[in-house]
Amino acid sequence: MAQVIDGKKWSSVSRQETAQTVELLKAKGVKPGLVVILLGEHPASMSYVRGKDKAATEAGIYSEVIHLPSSTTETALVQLIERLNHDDRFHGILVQLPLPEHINEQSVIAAIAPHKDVDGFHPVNVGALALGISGFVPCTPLGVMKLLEYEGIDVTGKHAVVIGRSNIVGKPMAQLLLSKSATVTICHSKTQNLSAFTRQADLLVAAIGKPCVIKADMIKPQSVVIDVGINRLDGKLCGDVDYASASEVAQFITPVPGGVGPMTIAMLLHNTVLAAQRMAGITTSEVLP
Ligand SMILES: NC(=O)C1=CN([C@@H]2O[C@H](COP(=O)(O)OP(=O)(O)OC[C@H]3O[C@@H](n4cnc5c(N)ncnc54)[C@H](OP(=O)(O)O)[C@@H]3O)[C@@H](O)[C@H]2O)C=CC1
Ligand SMILES: Nc1nc(=O)c2c([nH]1)NC[C@@H]1CN(c3ccc(C(=O)N[C@@H](CCC(=O)O)C(=O)O)cc3)C=[N+]21
Ligand SMILES: [Mg+2]
Repeated sequence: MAQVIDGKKWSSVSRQETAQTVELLKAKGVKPGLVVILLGEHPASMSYVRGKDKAATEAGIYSEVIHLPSSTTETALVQLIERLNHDDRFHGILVQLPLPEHINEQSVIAAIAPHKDVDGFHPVNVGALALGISGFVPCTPLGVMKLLEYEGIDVTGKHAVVIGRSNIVGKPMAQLLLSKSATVTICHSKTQNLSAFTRQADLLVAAIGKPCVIKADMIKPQSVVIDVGINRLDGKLCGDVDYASASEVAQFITPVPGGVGPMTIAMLLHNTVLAAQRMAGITTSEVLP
């Protein structure tokens, strides 16, 4: 039986660390602030945004949600972001994705000041990650790296197979694993003979968005399986991995829910506090006890 990586537990550890940093920043007169912009009434997005708002407040972060109609124009949204770029209450700005069809996501992301882009989606931060210089790293792949670190899993020299090449999960995930000296393979919907790759994976990261496509016979025995997928199947949440059978083969596995998802939120809070620290010109050593 695989060891279950408890994302809920580790996210609470991480959020407590963040809350401590918030206290130290407040003692220096800095109150970290996050603003989340949500367009429309998509139930899942509304639920994620509520979760982010609640977690930020619990960590002592000043949090606001700006909820706008889905008919909001791209121009109005960009103008709002430009105003928030100059609003000192907010160190982090997050625009909940996906955006309505009539809005160009890349134009909106590009409007966010890179030093407030706590999602790490702005081209400046994407470039920083590619170059291996300091910036903001996207929360979901950062959360996966944090889980591996907490569990003491070293990826050096290991074959990591990432399934998915999106800008928000797959691509940055592959870059982070490469930066930790894993040998990285990226698979996607056009990959031929997917299981030939997955069966070689010492670390498998599934970020596909299709329920239960990764079966036990696609997994290398004693490997680490990270399931990023969040799918709704007859009203229930499930990942991209067939958890019941996969957990018979793997050495470590993340559940859905309770795996990567909670870490994404913890990393958003981490990035927000990091943004506040950087804006105040406070170095980590001044903040950490
Ligand atoms: N836990 C968390 O915090 C988060 C979870 N998610 C979840 O992670 C999943 C992925 O999200 P995201 O990256 O945004 O999704 P995208 O839809 O943007 O990307 C999915 C990727 O999977 C690939 N793919 C699709 N079908 C297959 C297949 N049958 N075999 C191999 N590859 C395939 C696609 O290939 P191609 O490029 O060729 O189309 C694409 O690269 C979703 O379930 C999402 O809800 C997302 C963000 C955060
Ligand atoms: N600008 C932007 N940044 C994002 O980071 C972003 C986004 N847009 N759009 C949507 C995706 C998805 N995402 C999740 C965050 C937390 C959970 C999470 O906490 N999941 C819980 C379950 C939550 C539930 O019950 O629905 C879990 O897996 O245990 C899931 C998914 C962030 N995203
Ligand atoms: Mg769009």
